[in-house]
Amino acid sequence: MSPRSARLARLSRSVTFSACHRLHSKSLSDEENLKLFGKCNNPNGHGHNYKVVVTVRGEATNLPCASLQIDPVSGMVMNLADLKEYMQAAIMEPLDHKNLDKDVPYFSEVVSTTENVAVFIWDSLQKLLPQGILYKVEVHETEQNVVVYKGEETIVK
Ligand SMILES: Nc1nc2c(c(=O)[nH]1)N=C([C@H](O)[C@H](O)COP(=O)(O)OP(=O)(O)OP(=O)(O)O)CN2
Ligand SMILES: [Zn+2]
Repeated sequence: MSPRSARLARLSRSVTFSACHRLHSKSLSDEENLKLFGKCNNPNGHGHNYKVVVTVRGEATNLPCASLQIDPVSGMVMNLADLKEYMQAAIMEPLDHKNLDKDVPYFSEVVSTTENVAVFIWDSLQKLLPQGILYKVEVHETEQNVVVYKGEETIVK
């Protein structure tokens, strides 16, 4: 490695939480909900053991390539002990062993799809983490079904 370069890395940590939910949109009739969501619209709801993988990069700076660097003093992109605490507050406390639709105010108006769970977690982490270091949130609803969210937005006309 040349003396002027730095090693770049991203750091991930995962947690699992258990929650139940029902897919139901207030914008649709009961018939439309049943047609769209099928068994997942059953009023009794159903549960998942969600796995969430959060990826961060080092402190944001004006230099894009410096933003992922391993700190030469600590040897870390970020202390995993700190990331664990942020994930506890943003994921486990609001979501674990909850009925997403009834216990989490965010989902009283937003359908509790995995996409929206990923957005909820992204927004919750963004409020706690140092600015600019959150890179990716992955939510595994089942072993087969995974959503990846990187904070992208688009203008809706
Ligand atoms: N775009 C989305 N589609 C669906 C979501 C979602 O979050 N986003 N969620 C569901 C249901 O919540 C449901 O839990 C999916 O589970 P299931 O059908 O059991 O999942 P699998 O595909 O893994 O199960 P199979 O055994 O393969 O049927 C539905 N759609
Ligand atoms: Zn489900």
